[in-house]
Parts: sequence; C-alpha cells; structure tokens
Amino acid sequence: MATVHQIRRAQRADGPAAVLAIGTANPETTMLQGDYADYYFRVTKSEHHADLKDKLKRICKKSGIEKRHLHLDEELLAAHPDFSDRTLPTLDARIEIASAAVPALAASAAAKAIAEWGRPASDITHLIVSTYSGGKAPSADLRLASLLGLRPTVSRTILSLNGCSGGGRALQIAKELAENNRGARVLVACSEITLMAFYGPLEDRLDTILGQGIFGDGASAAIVGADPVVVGTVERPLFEMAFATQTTIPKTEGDISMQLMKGGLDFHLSTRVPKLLKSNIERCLLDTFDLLGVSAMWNDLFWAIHPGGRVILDHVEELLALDDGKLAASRRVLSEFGNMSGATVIFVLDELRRRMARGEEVAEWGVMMAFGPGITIETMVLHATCNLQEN
Ligand SMILES: CC(C)(COP(=O)(O)OP(=O)(O)OC[C@H]1O[C@@H](n2cnc3c(N)ncnc32)[C@H](O)[C@@H]1OP(=O)(O)O)[C@@H](O)C(=O)NCCC(=O)NCCSC(=O)CC(=O)O
Repeated sequence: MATVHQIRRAQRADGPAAVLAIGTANPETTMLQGDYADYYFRVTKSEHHADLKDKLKRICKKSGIEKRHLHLDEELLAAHPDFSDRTLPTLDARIEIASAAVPALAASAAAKAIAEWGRPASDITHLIVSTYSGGKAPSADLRLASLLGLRPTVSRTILSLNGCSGGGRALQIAKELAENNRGARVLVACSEITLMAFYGPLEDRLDTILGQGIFGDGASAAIVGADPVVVGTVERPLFEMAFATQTTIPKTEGDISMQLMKGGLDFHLSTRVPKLLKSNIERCLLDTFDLLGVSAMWNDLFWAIHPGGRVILDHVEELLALDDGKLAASRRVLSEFGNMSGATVIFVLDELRRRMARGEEVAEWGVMMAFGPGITIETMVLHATCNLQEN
C-alpha cells in the first residue's frame, strides 16, 4: 500500500491551473440605457415620482453603460405586474422563473466554452456555479449539469449570493481544484438575472434607483484545468492562474448586502462603496504581490477589474495612475452589458483576450479583481500565454 503522502503527491497536478476556454451569453432583450428611465417609470407605473425619474436619467447618463440585456421583459412583467411592488409576496414566483432561466442562460455560456475547449462535456470533472438568483435545492448547478449532459460523478458546488465577487471566488476555487486533482477539468458558470431584485422606486431607497440603473443580466463560463492535454485534442491555456488572495474590508458588512424577502431580493448598496474600494485596492494589490515575493509596475500589467460602476473604474485608474486604455476591457464590458454581478469578470477576461489577439494589450502579466458583499475583494494574478497573441 502506498503512503498517504505518496497518494496525495500523485493526486496533485504538475503545472498551474489555467483558463482553457471562455463562453458568455445574455438574454435576447436589449435595453438602451438612454431609454431606461422612461421605460422603468412607465412599466412600474411610477411616473408620479418625477424627481426620482430625473435622478435615474442622470445616473444612466453618467453610468458608462450604453445598453444592457434583461430577462424580465415587458411581456413577462405584464404577466407579473405585482413584481413592481416590493411589499407584495412575489418571492415564490420569482424563484420559479429564476430556477429555470438561470441554468438555461448558464448552459448557453457553458456550451460556447465547451465548444472552444474541444473536449466532450462528459470530460468535465467539477462544476462550480455562482448566482444570486437562487432559492431552491437542488440548485442551478444540478440543472446545469443535466442540461449539459455532465457525468453523474461530476463534483458540484453552488456559490449563492456572493454577488459581484462570485466570479472571482469561483475562479479561485477552480484553481485549487485543478491544481489539487490531477486531470481535473473544472467548469465555472456564473449566471445572474436582475428579475429577483426588480421593483419600483421608493423615495427612501435611492440605492434601488441606482441598482435598477446599472445591473444587467448575463452568464459567463470558463473551463479551468492544469497540465493541458497536447495529444489528440489540444487544449490551449489562455490565462495561467499564478496566485490568488481574498481580502475583506473591515467594518463594511452593511455596505453591500442582499437579503431574500417576501417581495424578492432586497439589494442594498451604500454610497460609500466607491470610496471604500478606492482606499483599499492598492493595499490589497501590494499585499498580494508581497506574498508572491515580486514587485510590479501597475502599468506593466494587464487589468481585469470588475466594472461595478463607472466611478469605481475611474477611481482605480486614478489611484494606480494607469495609462489610458489599461481598463478598456472593463469599460467595454460595462458599456455593452452593465454590471452583471458575478458573471462580469469572466466577460472582462473574454474581452481582454480579444484585445490581446488584436495587439491592443501586450502585457504578459496581469491582475483580475472582483468586489462583492463583505466587502470582499477577490484578487488573482494571471499570466497571459502565447496562445492569446496567436489568434
Ligand atoms: C452612479 C454613478 C454612475 C454616477 O456617476 P457620478 O458619481 O460620476 O455622478 P454624480 O455624482 O453626478 O451622481 C449622479 C447621481 O447619482 C447619485 N448616486 C451616486 N451614487 C449613488 C448611490 N450609491 N446611491 C444612490 N444614488 C447615487 C448621485 O447622488 C447623483 O444624484 P443627483 O444627480 O440627484 O445629485 C457612479 O456614482 C457610480 O458608478 N457609482 C458606483 C455604483 C456602485 O456602488 N457600484 C457597486 C455595485 S456593487 C458591486 O459591483 C458588487 C456587488 O453587487 O456585489
């Protein structure tokens, strides 16, 4: 019999985990940001809140968002007019819709990632799903496994209510799984729909107005594995996952929060969020690079920052004295899709690889950062492989 130490060593991969493929998907319904305030106040029958409508118009104008995709379209809302009133008991109906829509959207994104990866879905060994739109067990992970035809032994994990840091957390767990289980191929899927937190405006909840104005729907998927297969199907690592950390900003539990209530998901965002991130991000980066034992010039790196809001990107750019264009991938994703919570950061990686393929970003090393309730900062140091320059 081998020793436990030998068994453990044999289980570990040789190389670092890497993102091997990426896929994204969005609901068909598109909402132009310039039309949103009129639409929102009309469908929620709230035209009498003229001051709030003007505020939302100003938020939309300054949001850096051109359009968003939304699962909850006018037709679906017409079938559920009570969704506009957060005091009515709509949680059951919302969960019913979300428990079909979230895995379906995730499956669209995952199918694209699997097609790019080039191996059969049945070769996936682990599945991690992140969403804030849960409320049922078995959860979206099991439904997604079934939609994709994953093997019955696939090892599933659901991350619930991790909010905008869900994508970062899921990728960190995928890295650990891939590096500690030789041959593992981890499918990460993040799927978010705002239907859970859609309701009309309230004078005393300005964060509702903000949330309605910046959040969008989308799903992203990534396949993560170590030691790429080079015989038969050739796997092409995109981003190698060098190192990862998680930091919580002390005493900020109340600044980003979500809670299920009878009328849906109550989403709270304090006005302090951009400033809190601004005063903690650089320390977090310095600590991460210290732990790695290397120093870095911020402009020599590529950046995949979660675009939580336009002003957050402005703060990061200013704080780190980043050159123009360093946050172009985050800004483009924000512009095209809004803040899709946990799904967003993989969209940013997808956009980054397109920019790298066009030669618009040439840095070899970079950082991915996502922020969520906690306030939690998920940071990962990435290495771009030559495959990204060759496309
Ligand atoms: C909303 C903005 C685009 C507005 O742009 P500017 O700040 O440049 O413009 P501005 O100061 O003139 O603000 C325009 C109007 O928005 C209002 N406003 C700004 N921030 C607000 C907030 N947090 N809650 C309510 N209202 C807010 C202002 O009071 C102002 O109203 P008036 O015009 O009436 O004076 C920006 O502030 C932004 O990007 N904020 C970041 C949003 C955020 O916190 N994102 C994190 C999401 S959480 C996340 O990503 C993680 C997770 O969900 O888990």
